[in-house]
Amino acid sequence: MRINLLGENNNKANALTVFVVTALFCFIGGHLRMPQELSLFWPVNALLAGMIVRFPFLHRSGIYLISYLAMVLNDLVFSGWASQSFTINFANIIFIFIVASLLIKHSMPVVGLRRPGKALQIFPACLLGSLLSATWGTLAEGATIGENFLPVWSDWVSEQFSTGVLLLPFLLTLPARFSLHLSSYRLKKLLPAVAVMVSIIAAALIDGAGSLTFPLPALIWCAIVYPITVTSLITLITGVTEIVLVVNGVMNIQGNDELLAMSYLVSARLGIATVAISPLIVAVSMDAILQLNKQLALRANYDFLTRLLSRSGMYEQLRQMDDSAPGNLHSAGVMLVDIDYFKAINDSFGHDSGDAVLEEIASRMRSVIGDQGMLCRFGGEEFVVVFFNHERAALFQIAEQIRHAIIMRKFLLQGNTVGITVSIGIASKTRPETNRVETVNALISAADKRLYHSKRNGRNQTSPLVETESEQPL
Ligand SMILES: Nc1nc2c(ncn2[C@@H]2O[C@H](COP(=O)(O)OP(=O)(O)OP(=O)(O)O)[C@@H](O)[C@H]2O)c(=O)[nH]1
Repeated sequence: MRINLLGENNNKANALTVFVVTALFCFIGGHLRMPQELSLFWPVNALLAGMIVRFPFLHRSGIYLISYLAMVLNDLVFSGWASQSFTINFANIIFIFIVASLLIKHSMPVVGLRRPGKALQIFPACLLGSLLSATWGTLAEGATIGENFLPVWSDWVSEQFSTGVLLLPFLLTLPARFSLHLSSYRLKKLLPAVAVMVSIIAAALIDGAGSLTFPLPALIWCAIVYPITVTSLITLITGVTEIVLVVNGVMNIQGNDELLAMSYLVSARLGIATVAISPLIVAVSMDAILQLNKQLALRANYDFLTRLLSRSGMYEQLRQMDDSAPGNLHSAGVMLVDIDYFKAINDSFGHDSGDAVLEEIASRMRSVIGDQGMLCRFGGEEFVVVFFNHERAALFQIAEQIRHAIIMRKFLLQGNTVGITVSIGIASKTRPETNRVETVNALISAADKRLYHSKRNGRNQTSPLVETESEQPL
């Protein structure tokens, strides 16, 4: 049996769940309270804000009212606060409302934040939420400006802000169905998490002003290696651990530690070093990602074997030319070059030899064509050369130069000297009316017919579009 704790049209279940969650976490938060001070952690605000962002149908005044009543009730029963609980708890609602409104407004997906860019919006949302909530909370506590306002206010801000920033990324990136495949986490993959633990231990031993930042590089390492949810969880645990260690005096940020007495400067220097190395790690990772992007783009637009333009790369360039200089065409020509009996080369000398032939033919074609035309490996053993504003006779001449460049020097395949030939079909059109992409498409079909003509007539020859059919292809 499946019980739905929350549902878009299930107002009773929603109200009950929000009430129980608020009361439970207020109770927990209350028991983390330090004497005379605010809570060590006050998770309920971030928790409710996270729930509302993930289930935006909870973003309703009724739900905020129920949450507020649960907070007040908890304080009346457990804290012994009377009228103050009505005013102070309004500060919590301010935080929840502001954070939820801002994050929902930025249209985060209901199933969680998958993109880190979205996760970064948590920071300003929590900052604004904690500033406004702290202002109300401090006044509600009876602090007066000019006297004790600033210390109380800064306590509120830091408590709300740190809990929000630590908890929300985890809550909002948690997948709807959570299944962690432990087997896929090999030992090597645990290293970043181990590094975080070691850095926390080092921070607790060394102490001093810099110690809080020690886990930073290890946390960035986690961010590079682990999914965003796991990183958020490790960050949450690290933050909570550090606060607990500081509160209990295990991590002494003033630096006067008896266990391992070190100069405060040592800690500060180490802290500065960890801060300094962190942006560098991010920069190196970003650089690697950019390089990878470039390689992927190149891979799509260029043929890996011959390093010529691929079919998609050719169309991409044609599109760019159409965009930058539309309609500016005097004439267009296409040459289709196909290696003769290439299957026999593969069969006789192996696929590697076939690849070597493709590379060599591409290189010879490149040296004949230079920058006169756009050379592309169209697929298999077929090449396309596109020319703009070339005379028909010039195209035939270039085709014949290509054919001769291939016959002239024989190929050495596995110790055998092999003569290889190509067949060529040409089509051209003066003053085409359509754009380059459409013009080239039509010319390729026409050139293909001429190529078939070359093959049928015995191969190793060039067949241009004859004058009488010259206007047919477009
Ligand atoms: N080595 C190698 N072979 C390829 C590559 N791409 C396609 N081929 C092979 O090229 C051959 C093309 O064969 P066919 O289309 O029958 O053409 P052909 O043998 O050249 O015959 P004709 O074109 O009629 O002269 C096939 O055997 C493909 O496997 C490649 O990248 N490397």
